[in-house]
Amino acid sequence: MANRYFTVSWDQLHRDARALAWRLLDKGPFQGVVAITRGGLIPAAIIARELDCRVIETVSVVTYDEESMGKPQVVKAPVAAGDGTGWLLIDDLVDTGTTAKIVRALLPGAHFATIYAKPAAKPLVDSFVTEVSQDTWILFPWDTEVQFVPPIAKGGVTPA
Ligand SMILES: O=P(O)(O)OC[C@H]1O[C@H](OP(=O)(O)OP(=O)(O)O)[C@H](O)[C@@H]1O
Ligand code: HPA
Ligand SMILES: [Mg+2]
Repeated sequence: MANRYFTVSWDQLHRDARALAWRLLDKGPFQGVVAITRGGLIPAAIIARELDCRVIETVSVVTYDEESMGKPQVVKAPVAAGDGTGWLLIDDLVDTGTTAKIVRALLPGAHFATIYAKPAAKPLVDSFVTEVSQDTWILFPWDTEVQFVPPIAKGGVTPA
């Protein structure tokens, strides 16, 4: 369970995605990028632009929380990437590693990179930029909006 938040702005996301692209420069060239939808789409677009890569494939896995007892479902398999050799696989983050394990099994040859990584799944990633503790929930700009907060003296609370 998350007990803190790490808020990522569009600017920060762009900077961190570019930092990842720098790290990936000497791991390529890649014949294409596979984005893990949906969270990997925007990071993949930024990184593909920086690496001058125009071929983008997608893979989609829907995972369910423990309460629903459902099995993760691959709702869109990658078509063009073979076993992943020569391809760059991108997601926004790894957390428990459930998504990463499934996608790695589909594309064992790919170089797997994420912007953020939590400790439980760090060993599953080949490249990442920032480690975030397991109990921190990352708030991405596409999931949030800016809103008014009352002054501290009037009860405003700034999340840690
Ligand atoms: O390591 P895990 O515990 O599997 O969590 C990481 C995954 O969870 C989020 O995707 P989510 O399944 O919420 O779907 P989305 O990308 O469509 O938002 C995130 O984008 C990663 O893909
Ligand atoms: O920390 C997170 N933030 C957003 N989505 C996620 N999906 C798994 N972990 C996270
Ligand atoms: Mg995702």
